[in-house]
Amino acid sequence: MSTPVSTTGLPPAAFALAAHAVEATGVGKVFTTRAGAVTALEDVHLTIGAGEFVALIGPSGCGKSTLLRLIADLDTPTSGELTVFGRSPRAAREAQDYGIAFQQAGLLPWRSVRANIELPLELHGVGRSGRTVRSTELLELVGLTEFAGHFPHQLSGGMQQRVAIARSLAEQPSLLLMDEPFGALDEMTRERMQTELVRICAESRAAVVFVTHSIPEAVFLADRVVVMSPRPGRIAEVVPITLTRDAAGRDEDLREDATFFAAVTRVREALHGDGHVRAARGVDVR
Ligand SMILES: Nc1ncnc2c1ncn2[C@@H]1O[C@H](COP(=O)(O)OP(=O)(O)OP(=O)(O)O)[C@@H](O)[C@H]1O
Repeated sequence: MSTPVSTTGLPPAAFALAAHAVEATGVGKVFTTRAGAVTALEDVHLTIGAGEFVALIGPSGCGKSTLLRLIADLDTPTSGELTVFGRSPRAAREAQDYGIAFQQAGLLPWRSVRANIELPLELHGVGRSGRTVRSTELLELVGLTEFAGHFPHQLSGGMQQRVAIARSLAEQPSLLLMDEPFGALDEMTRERMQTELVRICAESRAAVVFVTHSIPEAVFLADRVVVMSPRPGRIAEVVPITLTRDAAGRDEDLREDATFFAAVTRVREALHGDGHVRAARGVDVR
């Protein structure tokens, strides 16, 4: 089998057409700690379309990772309703509707690059030849064909992150959940990875929810930037990004473009400008 299908029986891309990627209605999350209740999220309303790239930005502790974890079914909301492709996050996870990539690449050191990429396929019973076909495609997609037989410790941080992204795409998810995946990279590698991610998303047509502290990163990548307010995290503003794209996504020249700077300013104002976010600590506005 060369093309994994979701357990719904529908190819993920076809299922993605059937519903919004994410729909949050009045979502709240309260953590109970020994020091008392911590309200991480309050009354979050957000709809993310199939194939849409949404960046979440906001001060440290405003609940960005919590929202991502709720979507990923790594935790559950305490109020409101959350659906992923029209069903519960649990059902979406079981149907392998999404892939996850976090700040740490989280590769298994004893497995080769190819074997790391193939791991989700192996866990879900895809046969050897199907796995080989898919991992070959993905190695090419992330530009690591020549490193298929290498082990994680033989790769740079950026290359490890590309392996993690390839692994998250292995099952052709309709939704990618990314929590500061480039946070630990140097600035040059980070910009290269952003350009590659835009290209990869244009090709895979997955929706993406991308948590970042960097305004330029959010603007370069996203169709919409969701600006969150300090705890309890709410959506302060949603900034649409209308930068020119060609079929392959966005290119490097865009970073020098006046429309890019205007969008960066717009997001910065949303973070600082209207009193929703007074102390935007932890947000990189460079
Ligand atoms: N498991 C938990 N138990 C108790 N409190 C938690 C838990 N997870 C998160 N929190 C609290 O919820 C709030 C939101 O945390 P979260 O990690 O979602 O923020 P964030 O916006 O991703 O922050 P950062 O930008 O610093 O990564 C914080 O006050 C945090 O302390």
